[in-house]
Amino acid sequence: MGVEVRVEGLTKSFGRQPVWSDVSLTLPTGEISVLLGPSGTGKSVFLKTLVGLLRPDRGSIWIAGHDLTRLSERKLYEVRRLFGVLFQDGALFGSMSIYDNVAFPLREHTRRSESWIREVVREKLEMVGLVGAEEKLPGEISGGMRKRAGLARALVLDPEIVLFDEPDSGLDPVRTAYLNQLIIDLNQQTEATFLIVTHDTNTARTVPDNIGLIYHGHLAMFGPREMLLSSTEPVVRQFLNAQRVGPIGMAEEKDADELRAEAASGVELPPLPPIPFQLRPSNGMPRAAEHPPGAWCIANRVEPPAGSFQSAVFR
Ligand SMILES: Nc1ncnc2c1ncn2[C@@H]1O[C@H](COP(=O)(O)OP(=O)(O)OP(=O)(O)O)[C@@H](O)[C@H]1O
Repeated sequence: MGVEVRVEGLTKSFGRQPVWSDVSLTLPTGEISVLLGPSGTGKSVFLKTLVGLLRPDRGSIWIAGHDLTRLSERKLYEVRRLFGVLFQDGALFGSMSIYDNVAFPLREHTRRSESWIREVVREKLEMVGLVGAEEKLPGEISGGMRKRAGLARALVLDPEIVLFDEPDSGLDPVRTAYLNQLIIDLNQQTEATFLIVTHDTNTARTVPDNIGLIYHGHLAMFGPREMLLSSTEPVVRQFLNAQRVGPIGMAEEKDADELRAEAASGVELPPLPPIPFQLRPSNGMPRAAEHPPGAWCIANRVEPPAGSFQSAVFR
């Protein structure tokens, strides 16, 4: 059914190298959130910290009444069962068939019979459209199929929270579009809480209910998709619109001189593009966590960019 994840004042460093500090956000129950940020800003570290694979220096992660950062290893192992994680490369075992890869968490974490396991594996492979590929090895299927197999494995224990680390990396735009639709459909079916790390601004603009942006060691902003897509905050605007103009430079951030030179040269960020419709489930039924288009803008008296919510193309 999905659970809320509440992060408070989370700070992480490796030795003397700070990654991010004082990150606070709430992933609402059953909603899809996307986390963006320039390369190396610690998005994967954030996912690993959420799932308890890395310990933060400070702060709390509240899930179902537990602060994950304070749990013993044994209790943490139990709470980790709430999570399904799709790692960047699918993280499949190369010498195991797709069937055995997907069955692996069930064999590890449950004492169920092989016939019960067969039912569940088949159901999850059906969900991701991989029936028929059971006997193949990961090396014998395409990158997109490997992602879907990784997704089936992430879902096999019926997680309440699903974390996706760059699900679209290495996929062509058409496969990315299919994967995005699959994510929306799976969210509708499972009602789990989803967090997706991605670099794909199209994914960020069309898939989530909420967007967050990590920049320069902090969470620059986190909130409803429409809030971020209508934001005039330079860093948010630059990132979501994939521009060179703005505070983000080639190597992390521009210094004051570069920003002054940019301002003096008269180059400006283009106007905000229209906010597209959010992707809808392919069966035409709404998701439980869905918000009507424009609802946040109306409730907050924010004028969305011209042309927003107008075209039904690509829905
Ligand atoms: N186990 C670790 N030990 C030491 N440093 C680490 C470790 N894991 C990550 N880092 C460092 O933390 C920083 C953030 O890494 P991370 O992979 O989370 O970035 P990212 O935002 O996910 O990047 P990308 O978008 O390129 O995937 C990097 O400087 C990385 O070298």
